[in-house]
Amino acid sequence: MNNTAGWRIVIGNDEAGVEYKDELKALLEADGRVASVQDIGVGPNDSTAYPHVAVDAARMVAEGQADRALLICGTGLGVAIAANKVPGIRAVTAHDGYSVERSVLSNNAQVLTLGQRVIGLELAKKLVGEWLGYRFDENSASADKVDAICSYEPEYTKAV
Ligand SMILES: O=C[C@H](O)[C@H](O)COP(=O)(O)O
Repeated sequence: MNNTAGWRIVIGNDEAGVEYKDELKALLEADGRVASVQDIGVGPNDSTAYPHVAVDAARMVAEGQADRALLICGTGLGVAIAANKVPGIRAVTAHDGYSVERSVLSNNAQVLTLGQRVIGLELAKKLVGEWLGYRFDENSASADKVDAICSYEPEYTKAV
């Protein structure tokens, strides 16, 4: 958590993730560990393709406007792939509790993605609740490995 007031979360979705986005947004807004929720997702009749929403959310995290992003599409896969195009972002699809835990504690992933067509709503809610409870330990043995991921980025990131 970057501030003591709670997580600043950006949430986004494509047409295939509207229902879960609405439910998970309400869950986040009711959680005392969350300071703010910014919804940049689309409504039910908006066919904006998932990469645009995912990259917008990832940019907000990379630029420090949000601590984390939660992205929902049909599978969770496309939004993760797109979000990972933004330098500095580590986005993962995780549909089980252990993976959600390790996405933070091992990988320091700032972006969690879920598939509305893959898991049930109650599991999605449970996973998001657990996700809020994890915080990466910069002094852990995993930190050097995350640094190793980051070390490859400049080689493939064109200066703008
Ligand atoms: O990963 C992509 C998502 O699942 C998206 O919601 C649906 O994409 P598609 O329409 O290309 O299957």
